[in-house]
Amino acid sequence: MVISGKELAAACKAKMAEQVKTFPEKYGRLPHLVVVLVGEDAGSVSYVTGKTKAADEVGILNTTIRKPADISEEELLKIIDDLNADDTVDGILIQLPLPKHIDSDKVIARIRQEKDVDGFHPLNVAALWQKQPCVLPCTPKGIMKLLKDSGVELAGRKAVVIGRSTIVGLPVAKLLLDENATVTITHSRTKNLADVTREAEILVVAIGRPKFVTADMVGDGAVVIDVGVNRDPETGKLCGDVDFEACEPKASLITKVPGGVGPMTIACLIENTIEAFLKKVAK
Ligand SMILES: Nc1nc(=O)c2c([nH]1)NC[C@@H]1CN(c3ccc(C(=O)N[C@@H](CCC(=O)O)C(=O)O)cc3)C=[N+]21
Repeated sequence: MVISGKELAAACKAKMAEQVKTFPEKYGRLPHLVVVLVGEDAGSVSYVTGKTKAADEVGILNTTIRKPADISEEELLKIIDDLNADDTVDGILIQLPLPKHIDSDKVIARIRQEKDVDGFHPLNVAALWQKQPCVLPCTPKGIMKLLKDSGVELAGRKAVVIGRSTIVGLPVAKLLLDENATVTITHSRTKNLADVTREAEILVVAIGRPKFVTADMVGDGAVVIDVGVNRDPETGKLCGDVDFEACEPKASLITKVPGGVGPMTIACLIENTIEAFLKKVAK
C-alpha cells in the first residue's frame, strides 16, 4: 500500500491553519519565515515554490530573499545578522546547497539557534544527539510522522538507512534509535548492500541516486521510505531513490516521489516556524 505524504501533509497543514487563525488576536501578529535563496540551483527552486505555497495555505508570513550566486560570504553573513536582529522574523532558512566559495557550516552557525527552523544549527544537532529539546530537521521529522501515522511499529524492529548525510541519514537513524528500532546505517562503501537492505523491516533511502533501490534489495513486507529528489535521466521527471514500480509489490507500505516525503518536509518546516514563533511570543 502507498503511504501518501501529500495527504498527511494536507491534514497537518489544515490543523496548523486553524491554529494560526487564532494568533493575531492572541499574540498580535503572525509567524514569519524568511528563506534566503542564493543562485539558481535547480533542485532548490521547486522547494522554494513548495514552501511559499504551504506557508500561504497555513496563513503564515513568508519572504524569500534572492541573491546572485556570486554574493560574498561576508554579505550573506550580514543578511543573517540583520534577520537575527529582526524581532518580526521567527524562522530563517538558508537554502542549501550554497555556492562553493561560501562556507555553509559557518553560514548555518551564524543563524540564531532559536530561528534555525531547519534544525541544522550545531547547537540543535548537538541537542538532538543528547536527547535534549531541539528543533528537529524537517525531513527526518516528516519521515517519523509518516511512520507513526501509518501505525508502523518501530520498537525492536530492524531499520536500515541508506545514506549517512548530516541532514537526513544520520538524524533519521537517531530518531529511529530513539524509538527503539535496531538501526543499521549503510552507504557507498557498504559491502553486499542488498544482503543488508533485504533484512530491513523498515528501509529509509536517502542517497540521491535515481531508482537506486531495486526489487532484489527489498525484503517481503518491508516498509520503504523514499527520500530521493532526483530527475529521471530518461524522462526528465522527478523521481526517487527507489524503483517504485519494481519495489511496490514487495513492500507492505511504500512512499512515492513526488507525493511522499517531500510534502512532509515542507509541512514540518511550517510546523518548526510556528514552534519558533510560539517559543518567542508565549514567553
Ligand atoms: N536549507 C534547506 N532545507 C531543506 O529542507 C532543503 C534545502 N535547503 N535545499 C533543497 C532540499 C530539497 N528539499 C525538498 C523538499 C520538498 C520537496 C517536495 O515537496 N517535492 C514535491 C514535488 C515538487 C515538484 O513536483 O517539483 C514532492 O515530493 O511531492 C522537494 C525538495 C528541501 N531541501
